[in-house]
Amino acid sequence: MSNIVAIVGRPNVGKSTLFNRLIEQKKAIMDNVSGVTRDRHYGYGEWIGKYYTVIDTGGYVVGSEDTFEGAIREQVELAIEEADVCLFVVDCTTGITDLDKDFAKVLRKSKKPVYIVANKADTYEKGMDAVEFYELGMGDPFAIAAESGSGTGDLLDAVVSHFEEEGVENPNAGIPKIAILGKPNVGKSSFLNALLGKERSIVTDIAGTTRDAIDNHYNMFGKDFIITDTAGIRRKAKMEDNIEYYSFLRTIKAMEECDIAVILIDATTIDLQTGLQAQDMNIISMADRAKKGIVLMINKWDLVEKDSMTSKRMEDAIRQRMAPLNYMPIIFTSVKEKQRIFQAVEMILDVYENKTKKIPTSKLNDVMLKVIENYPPPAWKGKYIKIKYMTQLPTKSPSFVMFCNLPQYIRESYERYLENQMREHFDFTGVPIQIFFRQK
Ligand SMILES: Nc1nc2c(ncn2[C@@H]2O[C@H](COP(=O)(O)OP(=O)(O)OP(=O)(O)O)[C@@H](O)[C@H]2O)c(=O)[nH]1
Ligand SMILES: Nc1nc2c(ncn2[C@@H]2O[C@H](COP(=O)(O)OP(=O)(O)OP(=O)(O)O)[C@@H](O)[C@H]2O)c(=O)[nH]1
Repeated sequence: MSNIVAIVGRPNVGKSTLFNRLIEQKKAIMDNVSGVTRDRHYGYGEWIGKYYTVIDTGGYVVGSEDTFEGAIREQVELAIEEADVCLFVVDCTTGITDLDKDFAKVLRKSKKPVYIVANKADTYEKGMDAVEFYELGMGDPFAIAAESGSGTGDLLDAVVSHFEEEGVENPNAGIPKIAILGKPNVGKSSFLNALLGKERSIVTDIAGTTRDAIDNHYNMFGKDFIITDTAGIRRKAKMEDNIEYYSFLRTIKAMEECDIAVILIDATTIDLQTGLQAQDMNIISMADRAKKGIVLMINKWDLVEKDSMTSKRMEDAIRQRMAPLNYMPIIFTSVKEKQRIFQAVEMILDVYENKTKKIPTSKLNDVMLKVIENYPPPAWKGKYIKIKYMTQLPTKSPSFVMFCNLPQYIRESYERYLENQMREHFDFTGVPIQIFFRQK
């Protein structure tokens, strides 16, 4: 079970406006790195302590009033397949259109929850018009105005009622879930197959209940882990026209479900001057924002002409490009020649350890208060800033809260310094960490 909301509907009803409402607008560090564009199609949001991913199908659903039903069906079916809740947006100011009816026809067959969202209900009177959409036969419409946010609270209450709380008991809790990600043709399937080879011992095959993907449950080095199959090979043949859209959905789904994202990059595409390509950077940035553990696996190493310095130079180029995100380990592999595959698995499991470890409060304070004493936060407008103590929060990925007198005056450069110090003293290789400042 993952927490994915898909927004569907005909053009111009307000899907992207709703999308922006539902996602956190906080700027991620990664957005400042050149070559990464904020994707308008997915984002993360939170409502009363539940976290979710939102997909806006907007740009993908080819948009004109004469779109024929088949095209809609394919796009919508894909979204439904990957999502857990669907928001079907319609427009109060226009009422039901033929295209809305086409969408409804497809959506009614969905076994997943679908909510009708009657947007542009800017006034109470307009909201009353929303009753018209009962006619679509999909239950009570939620009258909202995405632009002002009115009505979105009730909608979100309904949406998150389908989502699990963090830490809800499930039989696979505590077992690392690994997603193998990367651009087409980098060797994802080959890596999976290499792991499926003679060394593996499958414990169980757990078939997904609502889709055809199978989570592969392994034991290696005496440790259990699950590899989420994201290769999507099974459906590929069928999806010829839509591979980009489909692989986008799969990546989001896999990302949402995993603990560790193993991102494969084709070594032959790495430039010693410019490092990684934009598409690789986007996947990495997505994993960082989703607070996943990350391992960069530079594959097809056998094809690179190299001397003893090549890997060092390549790693430097990558790290330079990734800065300030340089916490992920990098391994050079050849899946084809079975080079360093098991080291890669060990690395993945180490990152999982780092992601799940809890540092005792006393140890944290012993180390970090000394660090802070040696280099305290610079005063701001003549005000002296004092960090008093800190503790780790019980979250799925490491986050810490530091209590201080004037949290609002802690500058980003100092935050960065603290993060680097944390990483120096405690091993968080491969793991995004967050530090929050609270008043005390
Ligand atoms: N009055 C009013 N207008 C809105 C509201 N929400 C969105 N709009 C307007 O509706 C228009 C379309 O909004 P978008 O969010 O771009 O619609 P979309 O469904 O993503 O459109 P496509 O990208 O074409 O699929 C814009 O001009 C918005 O300003 C609302 O709550 N009230
Ligand atoms: N030389 C070399 N070729 C490799 C290596 N790993 C994979 N390949 C080849 O690269 C091609 C693509 O490999 P796949 O495993 O299908 O790649 P993929 O990432 O799953 O590709 P998509 O399914 O299209 O996303 C195949 O021809 C593989 O044999 C490697 O380490 N070295």
